[in-house]
Amino acid sequence: MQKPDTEHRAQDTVAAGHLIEFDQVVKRYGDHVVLDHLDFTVERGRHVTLIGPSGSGKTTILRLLMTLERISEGLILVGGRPLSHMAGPNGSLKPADEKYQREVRKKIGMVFQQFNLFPNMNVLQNITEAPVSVLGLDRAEAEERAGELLDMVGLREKITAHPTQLSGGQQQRVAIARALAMRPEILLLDEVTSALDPELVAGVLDLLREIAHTTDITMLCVTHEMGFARDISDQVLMFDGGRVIESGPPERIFGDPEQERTREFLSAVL
Ligand SMILES: Nc1ncnc2c1ncn2[C@@H]1O[C@H](COP(=O)(O)OP(=O)(O)OP(=O)(O)O)[C@@H](O)[C@H]1O
Repeated sequence: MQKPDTEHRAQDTVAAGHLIEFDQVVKRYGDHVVLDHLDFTVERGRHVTLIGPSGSGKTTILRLLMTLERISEGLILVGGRPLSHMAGPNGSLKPADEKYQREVRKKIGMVFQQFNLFPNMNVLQNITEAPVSVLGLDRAEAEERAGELLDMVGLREKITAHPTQLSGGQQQRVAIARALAMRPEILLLDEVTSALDPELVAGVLDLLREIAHTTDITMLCVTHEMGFARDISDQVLMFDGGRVIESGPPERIFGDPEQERTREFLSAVL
């Protein structure tokens, strides 16, 4: 296996304006190849949606970016810096150092399907915890910012409520506010409405539309809500078999896909 030249790769990535680059990424769980020499790039400020059949590796991609998982081969660059590099005589992969991984995590906010709020903290504490403990923000400043975010997500009156006192939709809005409180460069959204009752889905999607249209955050979004994907995306990536089989602007992917596999998938979900 050839050793990638990470230094030159990183320079190329930055020069091309890519904030995120996956370069020949392989992810295996045992013998199961989930990502198979996957290549794609995301430019700063773009909104990219990942679609594809269940099990095609979409969530794995987000988890790799958060450094919650490690790749088996290849290279992932964020802001031109690799999250891992080849090391040792047999070319095995070594993750970037802990300090750098923490730096990357600070740049990235993630919203999960299951909200994952801290159950023992109220809404305000959920939103201010990381800005204070990770970014070192002054508590008063963090609380002021939390108040603004709660206004944005329409939940100022729930500031002292605990997660169990909120509906799923409200919890997800708090989770979105919590992610934004870190002022991330990149927002990862992993099927954020899948666990919601149908009547709560529209409110959360409207909030995300507003964020997409009014901020310059780079968004990477896994969703089964094709209408939403069409509204917010600059680019849609269709996954199958551990690779991107087709990508393009939403009008083309949804209106006139090139691949038969994309047509089949869309006709099953639309
Ligand atoms: N920790 C793990 N150990 C073993 N296999 C795993 C692990 N995590 C994910 N997988 C497998 O990797 C594959 C890709 O999973 P992933 O969750 O990324 O798919 P997905 O495209 O997001 O699917 P869905 O749309 O259903 O959420 C699946 O076959 C899954 O079973």
